[in-house]
Amino acid sequence: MSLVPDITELLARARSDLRMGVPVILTDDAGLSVLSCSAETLSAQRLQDLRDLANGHPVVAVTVRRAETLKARAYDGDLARIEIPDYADLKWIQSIADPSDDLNTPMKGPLKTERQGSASLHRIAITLAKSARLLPAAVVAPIKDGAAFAGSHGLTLIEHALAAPHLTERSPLHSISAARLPMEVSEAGRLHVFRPEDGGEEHYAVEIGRPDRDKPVLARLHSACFTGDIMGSLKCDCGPQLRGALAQMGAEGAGVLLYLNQEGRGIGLANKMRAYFLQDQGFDTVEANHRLGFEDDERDFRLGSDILKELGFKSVRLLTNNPNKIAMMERTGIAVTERVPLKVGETAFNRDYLATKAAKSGHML
Ligand SMILES: Nc1nc2c(ncn2[C@@H]2O[C@H](COP(=O)(O)OP(=O)(O)OP(=O)(O)O)[C@@H](O)[C@H]2O)c(=O)[nH]1
Ligand SMILES: [Zn+2]
Repeated sequence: MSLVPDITELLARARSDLRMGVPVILTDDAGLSVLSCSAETLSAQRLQDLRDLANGHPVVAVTVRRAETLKARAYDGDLARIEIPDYADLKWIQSIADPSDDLNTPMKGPLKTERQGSASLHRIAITLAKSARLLPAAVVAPIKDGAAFAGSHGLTLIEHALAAPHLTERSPLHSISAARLPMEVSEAGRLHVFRPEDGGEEHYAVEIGRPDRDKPVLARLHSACFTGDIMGSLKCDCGPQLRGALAQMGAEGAGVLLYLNQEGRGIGLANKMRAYFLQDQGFDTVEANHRLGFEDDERDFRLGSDILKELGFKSVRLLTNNPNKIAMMERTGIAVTERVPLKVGETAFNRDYLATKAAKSGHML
């Protein structure tokens, strides 16, 4: 019945629930059910209620990246299920999830991690937290008959088998609106807005001139950087790269700039500021992401080729220093006929950041 939400709609609802601190129920085909909350947004009252009803002990599920920093054994490969001791309060849970205070309280353990049983629902819990742009840590408690519990408590129910394919695939993007946008670099600008079906972030394409669809177009895949693009931050090179790319397109009279709302390499602005806080303690940009429990780069550049195809482009001259962007374009069917270097905006503040990207993330100098 079409009036009932489908699995993508339920996943979008689950992300909103987690951001507000509302638990969601996850179930699998083997009859397991868990109640999952974001470690970041859980309240003390809900933690208490969750402990009272849990059919077994709750755990904090964290990524293997965070587990490494915490010196917790990860028996589940990409994640660890850390047991919550009876004495632990909400602050304890938050300190497992959030590394801000790691240097003040370096030893949280010894932490015990679970090795028996399946971690597949915990994996979904972490994936959901990441896609909700929260810290990648979930408080997960086993419960009996999750479907009935979700029904009687008005909670969102996510079934593993239905959800799994949607957690790795990106949602189809649709062109919503477009209009002429005269800009400083070119009066012949046009802005297109794309919206994914799953209620996620919108992304934009700025077209300069009327690029020929049958020839390689000068293109830039730009990831949102509020601090660099808007505030003129000196910590990165995003603002100068954005303006440099647009200026080059204006000078050539044609180009397309994709503005992808994947702030902070896909971790969101709140987490990026957590990463900056760690960088002020001496960690580099990659180490900071890892301590938070993220990979160095959580972006999905397939979005870029989806939008280019939607606009009718087949090949690009890509403005970038990032080899992963080139590889992803090629893999997803957009030919990169030329890599156009984009070397602008080095400052005393971002010199180490740029050096780290070259040393650890393969950026071309
Ligand atoms: N997590 C995190 N994100 C950062 C940091 N500094 C900048 N960013 C983000 O990094 C992204 C920069 O993206 P891009 O401009 O596409 O840069 P790139 O991957 O280096 O590739 P090219 O510029 O094409 O060479 C933006 O989303 C910024 O918000 C940081 O220290 N930590
Ligand atoms: Zn930036």
